[in-house]
Amino acid sequence: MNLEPPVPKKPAIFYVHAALFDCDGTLVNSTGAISEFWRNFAETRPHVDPEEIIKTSHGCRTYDVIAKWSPDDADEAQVAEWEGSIPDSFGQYAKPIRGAPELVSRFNELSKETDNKHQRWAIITSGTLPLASKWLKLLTIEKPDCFITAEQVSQGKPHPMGYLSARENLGYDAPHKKVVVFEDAPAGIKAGRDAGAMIVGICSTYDPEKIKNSGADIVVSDLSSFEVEKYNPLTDEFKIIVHDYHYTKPEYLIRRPSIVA
Ligand SMILES: O=P(O)(O)OC[C@@H](O)CO
Repeated sequence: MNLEPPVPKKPAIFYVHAALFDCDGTLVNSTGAISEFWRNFAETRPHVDPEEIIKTSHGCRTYDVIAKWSPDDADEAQVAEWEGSIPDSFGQYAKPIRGAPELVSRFNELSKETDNKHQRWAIITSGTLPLASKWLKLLTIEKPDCFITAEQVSQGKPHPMGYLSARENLGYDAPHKKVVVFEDAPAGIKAGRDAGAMIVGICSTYDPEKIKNSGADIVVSDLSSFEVEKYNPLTDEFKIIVHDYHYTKPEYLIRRPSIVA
């Protein structure tokens, strides 16, 4: 029997100017609630296979999914109303992702130490405003200044439009500026990558292999092992330490010289 204590992992460390968060699956585990919505939707629509939608549509706008599988129902106002009722009807199936409210509030606090005191975090979701607002209430997270919901983009994830406009909104759209996207869905990971961000993939919906193969740089179970150590006014960056992860690209294990770290 091997009685050696497990060797602790070397933390992954990265530096960014700003953090962009997806909502469903990243801040709130809403898969159960959204799955119930699709099953309910399909009850009166025999042409709709809810299990196929649940398997393939995570992270995509509900309007886009309905337009594909049930075009007669593709009415934006109606879809927003249906989505907004999910937390009321099926909210008992949703719960916060571990560490999410704490990580977001840490970014909020540290933003106040930056030169212009602008928020350095944003939410970019394929959910509509009524849905996403109710999830934030459940999480007790205040709406960020940059809160991009389904209605505000003409192309939803996997298109990078939402993430690109968040970068622009926060003032970090130049290609050499570093932002991190927190995502759980392959569609969102692709959107984040195509917006030039590094990706932290959360395994709330899919397994680590799938998240890594979708293009995540670091793969974690949830957000509970993140430490935003400090804001560095010389580099205008936040130092983020990830203590526990399934996978990290090796570059995040290499330490910076202490003069800039
Ligand atoms: O993962 P996000 O982008 O928050 O999308 C949620 C959306 O699929 C809800 O209908």
